Amino acid sequence: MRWLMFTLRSRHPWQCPLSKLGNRPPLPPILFAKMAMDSHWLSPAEREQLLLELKATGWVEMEERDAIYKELTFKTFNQAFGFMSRVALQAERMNHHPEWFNVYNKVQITLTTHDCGALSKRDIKLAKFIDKVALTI
Ligand SMILES: C[C@H](O)[C@H](O)[C@H]1CNC2=NC(N)=NC(=O)C2=N1
Repeated sequence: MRWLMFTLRSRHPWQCPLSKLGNRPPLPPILFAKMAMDSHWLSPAEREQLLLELKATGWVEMEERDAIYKELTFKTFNQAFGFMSRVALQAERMNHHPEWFNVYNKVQITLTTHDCGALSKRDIKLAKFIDKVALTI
């Protein structure tokens, strides 16, 4: 079982976005192709467009890691916790979980894909869901 888990996990780095490659040497074409085939991979053009949309709703790109961050303020703790409950259920359905912090009526959320230490389509999808739920509270 151990070897199987290793085999499964070891595929993750090649399924991650290329957005963080920065100045690193170019990937061999076969690895680039493998990453681009993954349905969660964000191409640089997609990333730019999607981040533009999310920034318009208050998300910011973090400087210290490849992640997006948003702070939400509700009127009451009940509203904040109700919002978190709805997001938690969706996160569990997606098997994609936020890093978050709540005090009273404030919720701070960081989204990134831990499996590859970078932003992926899963983060964008969850961010859009979060925005949708926040509008209903
Ligand atoms: C094993 C399990 O699929 C992973 O740990 C999931 C769970 N939730 C997750 N959440 C987030 N944000 N990133 C991940 O890479 C991730 N991976």
